[in-house]
Amino acid sequence: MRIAINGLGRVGRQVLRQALERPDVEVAALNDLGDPGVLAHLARYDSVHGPAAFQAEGRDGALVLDGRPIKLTADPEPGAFRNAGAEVVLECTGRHTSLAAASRHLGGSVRRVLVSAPLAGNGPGLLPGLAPAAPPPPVAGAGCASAHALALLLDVLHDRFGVEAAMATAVESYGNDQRILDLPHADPRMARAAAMSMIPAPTEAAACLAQARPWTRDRLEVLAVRVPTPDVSIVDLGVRLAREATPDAVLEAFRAAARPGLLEILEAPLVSVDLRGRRASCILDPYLTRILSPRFVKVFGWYDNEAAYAARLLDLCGEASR
Ligand SMILES: NC(=O)c1ccc[n+]([C@@H]2O[C@H](COP(=O)([O-])OP(=O)(O)OC[C@H]3O[C@@H](n4cnc5c(N)ncnc54)[C@H](O)[C@@H]3O)[C@@H](O)[C@H]2O)c1
Repeated sequence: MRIAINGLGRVGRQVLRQALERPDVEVAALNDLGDPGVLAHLARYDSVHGPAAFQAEGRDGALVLDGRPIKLTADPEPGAFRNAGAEVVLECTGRHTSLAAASRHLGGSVRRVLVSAPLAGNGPGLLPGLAPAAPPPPVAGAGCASAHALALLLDVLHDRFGVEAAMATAVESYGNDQRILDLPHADPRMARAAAMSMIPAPTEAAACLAQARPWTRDRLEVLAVRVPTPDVSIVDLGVRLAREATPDAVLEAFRAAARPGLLEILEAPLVSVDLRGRRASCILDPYLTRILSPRFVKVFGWYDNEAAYAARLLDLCGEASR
């Protein structure tokens, strides 16, 4: 699978690092408005994930990784990859999230576009977990990282016990859509210093779930709070079940459904920093599972919102390229 990455930010660089490790993926081209030398430096050195295994240089219209040049352009508009031999574009700028804008990547060799966010206006969306029922659409959103974790938690609970109603809070690490110090932003809470406060934030997780798991429509509400950690998040999910459960039965259901690298069970009472770099989209925390009454359960799932999300993008674009 030949991919191109538009936007070499937190997500785009994780996709790049992981793509270089995967024999099934070839990175054909990159595009970002940043200075090539700075992009190379950030690809090599990462404050959260540490230094990369490769050397990186930006020169002659390329990002040169361990001596191998990958074409690098700085086009603000989608469409730069049509002649680059890429089949799938991973749209990771956070800027071109409408169906119309993302579709402008299509053409030439580009047959599919996967956006690293929910498509604006409830456009087609993919979430990990269930095999896609039909060939994926040419342009799709991959939802948000909290929706990935919630999808995996809800799938297990719904299959085993039935979910009547659910409310979740995603406790999310801060991101580059916030401010380092107070600075104007369309959302007054997102305008506040990201590393100083717990900040209630918008989330489209429930809308993503409603589309990818239609049974959750009108049964799920999700709120989000951004917290002063730079990576790794957790969802807190409270569910009213259709059938009675015990803590052991809940854990057993998750153990039976676990899939390494996608849905895992936390192996020790860890904290968020321990989970940096883990690529499972949901790591159930068995130490936090609670049952108030036989049909009222609470579960928590951890996820590295950068590393796991990037891993799923690569998985989903593999599915998208079939
Ligand atoms: N950071 C996360 O944990 C995370 C997880 C899941 C989804 N997402 C989503 O992924 C998207 C990107 O998030 P991020 O955290 O990587 O953002 P970021 O700000 O770190 O990176 C965005 C990158 O895109 C580049 N860019 C901006 N406009 C561009 C343009 N017109 N053309 C080409 N490049 C352009 C920027 O220079 C920057 O390098 C957002 O929609 C975000 O919601 C982020």
